[in-house]
Order: sequence, then C-alpha cells, then structure tokens
Amino acid sequence: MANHVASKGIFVSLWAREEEVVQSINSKHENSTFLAGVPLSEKIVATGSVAEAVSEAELLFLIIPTPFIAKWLEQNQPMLPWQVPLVCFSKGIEQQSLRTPYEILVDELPGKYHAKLAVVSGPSFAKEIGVGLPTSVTCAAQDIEVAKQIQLALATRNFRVYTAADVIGAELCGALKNVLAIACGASDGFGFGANARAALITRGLAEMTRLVVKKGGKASTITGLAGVGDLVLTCSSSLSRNYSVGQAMAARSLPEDKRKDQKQSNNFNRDLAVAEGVKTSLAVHLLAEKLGVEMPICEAVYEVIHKGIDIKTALRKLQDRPLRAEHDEYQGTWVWSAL
Ligand SMILES: NC(=O)c1ccc[n+]([C@@H]2O[C@H](COP(=O)([O-])OP(=O)(O)OC[C@H]3O[C@@H](n4cnc5c(N)ncnc54)[C@H](O)[C@@H]3O)[C@@H](O)[C@H]2O)c1
Ligand SMILES: O=P(O)(O)OC[C@H](O)CO
Repeated sequence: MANHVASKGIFVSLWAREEEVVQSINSKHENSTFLAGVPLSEKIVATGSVAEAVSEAELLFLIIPTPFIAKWLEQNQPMLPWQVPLVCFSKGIEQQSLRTPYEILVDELPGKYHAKLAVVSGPSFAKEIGVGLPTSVTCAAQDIEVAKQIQLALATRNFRVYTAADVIGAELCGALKNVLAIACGASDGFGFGANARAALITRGLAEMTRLVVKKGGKASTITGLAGVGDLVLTCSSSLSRNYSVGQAMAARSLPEDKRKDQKQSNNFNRDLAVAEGVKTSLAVHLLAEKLGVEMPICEAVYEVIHKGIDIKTALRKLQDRPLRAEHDEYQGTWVWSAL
C-alpha cells in the first residue's frame, strides 16, 4: 500500500517493527524480509519510531496482524493524531474477545478518534498491489464522507476504490475468507479437484452470509469485493498464505509416495504463523457457537487446527452431513439453507 500511495507522488512515512526492514527499505528500496523482489518508491521512508512516522501524517494506515492490534494501540495511541482518518487493512477476528479490527479500534481508542475510522477490504494481494497490477477494493466507514475522502486519496486508474457503509460486513467477510481459504487449500492439497473447491467456495459463501447477517452486516456486502471478490481470490491462489497453509497441511498428511504429486509450500512454518485464518478459525468457532449460526466448513477447519482432528476425516465429515435443500424459504424470500 505504501508503494501504491507513493506511486501517486505522495510522500509515505512507513513505520516497521523490525530494524532490518527499516534498513532494507531505506538503503535498497525493497522490503527483503516480507516483500522481496518488489521495487519500492524512493518516496517511501521507513522508520522504527511511530512518533516520527506519524508526525506529519494526513492519512494513517494501520496494517498489522489482528492479534497484535490491541497491544500496539496500547503502546502507541498517545502518538497517533486523531484529526486525520485512520484506515485499517487487517483481516481477522481476535481470539479471546471475538472483536474485529474496527471493534478493537473503537474499544481501544478514545472517542475523539472514532469519527474518522475506516477499513479497507477486498481482493488485494500485497505483492500484486506492490507492482501496480490492477486491483479493486472497498473502503467502509460509518461516515460515508470519510470513506469518500479515502477513496479519493487512494484511487488511481489501476487501483479502484469503492465506498461502503457496512463496516461489520466488510470486516467479517475479510476474516472468514481466510478460514475458508484454508479449507480450499486443503481440498486442493488432497487433489479433490475443481468441483470440490467450487462447492467449498459456494457453501462457504452461505456460511459467510449467515454470520454477517446475524451480526448486523448487509447481505449485499457478501456479493461485493470484500465478500465474493476476496473469497474467490484467496480460495484459489497459492499467493494466499491461508490457502497455502491448507494445501501444505493436506499434502503433509498424505503418504510419502502421493506427496510428490502435490505442490508443497516452501514457507509452511512462516505461513502458519502469519495466516490470519489459523487463529481466526477458533474465534469463528466461538462466535458461531455464541450466535447459534451453522458454519460446518469453518468448523472443520477449527477442528483440524485446534482439536487435532485428521484433516481428511474433517473434509469427509462435511460430505457425510444429511442431504437437504440448497435454500430455505424465510419470510417470503429464498435464503441459504442452514447446513
Ligand atoms: N499480505 C497481503 O496480501 C494482505 C492483503 C490485505 C490485507 N492483509 C492483512 O494485513 C494484515 C497484516 O498482514 P501482512 O501481510 O502485512 O503481515 P504478515 O501477516 O506477513 O505478518 C508480518 C507482519 O507482522 C508484524 N508483526 C509481527 N509481530 C508483531 C507485533 N507483535 N506487533 C506488531 N506487528 C507485528 C511484522 O512486523 C510484519 O510486518 C493482516 O491482517 C492481513 O490479513 C494482508
Ligand atoms: O495471503 P493471505 O491469505 O493472507 O491473503 C491476503 C489478502 O487478504 C488477499 O486479499
């Protein structure tokens, strides 16, 4: 995102946690640790000091993994200006509190910050944005004028930004697609084929819809970039860390002689550590239980990762559920059926 904004001729001050990342960006104009091979603009200057990074900010981006947001805010909030929009790009759900990134921001930041909070979601691999490939995302904010301000600030011919008012829907979709991508990666890792993947994406969409609507989000968000867009992207590309984790977990559970046919992740341990769907699957399990929402695919991912259930058994269990109608009639309209 820093590179994209810099491509508009805007100066970007980028805070990074690791000293080697700061060094690499400032000396080589590349983030060799996290985004090797993507040349970065000289308009990006990295620093290890949050105070320095935000001192002249007209727009703030917060892009760190969801599990660290609350702690990061606790340590850095006093340095953050409240008069400028703060846009969060993180996609996950906090494990214990079951909060989305926006809900964490609202809880952890004083009220004066709240009016200018926004989130960006949608199909957006960092690597593709970094090299300027065409990308479209959704910016959601409670105040649509804030979303429009961010839309204008970020949009280019190659980077379309749509506005939306459904913050909760956009965020839940972004979090859930990571869990579903693990399931799709696993299915592909077993060589279950394209039919199975398409079914997982479609029934995954049904799970997303049920949770989003139950939490007060809009069903229309599901058909948008944050919903279908990001779900299709993440569930079908090994550029996704979540998909790769599922793929590698399946490949690892195959007998030696079958493994050679499957793609293996070179970065399994790193993907496992950073793929948001790993921790979010526990949060989704708890949230679905709390709200009484049926989410069998997400539940299968939770059972494999957090309960140690054999991955093939979990996928087979999905196939063995009772047969039923695809949609139910509910208050005069057809909606996704519960299982
Ligand atoms: N990478 C993408 O393509 C992409 C695209 C859209 C949204 N996102 C979302 O952005 C968020 C960040 O993803 P990412 O790919 O930039 O990072 P990542 O998932 O690769 O994680 C590594 C980053 O986490 C930071 N980190 C590690 N421990 C930390 C701590 N204790 N406190 C603060 N930061 C810490 C590291 O400094 C590093 O920048 C995630 O929620 C992800 O879902 C990522
Ligand atoms: O690599 P992933 O699986 O974290 O996905 C990255 C982005 O969220 C895709 O939109």
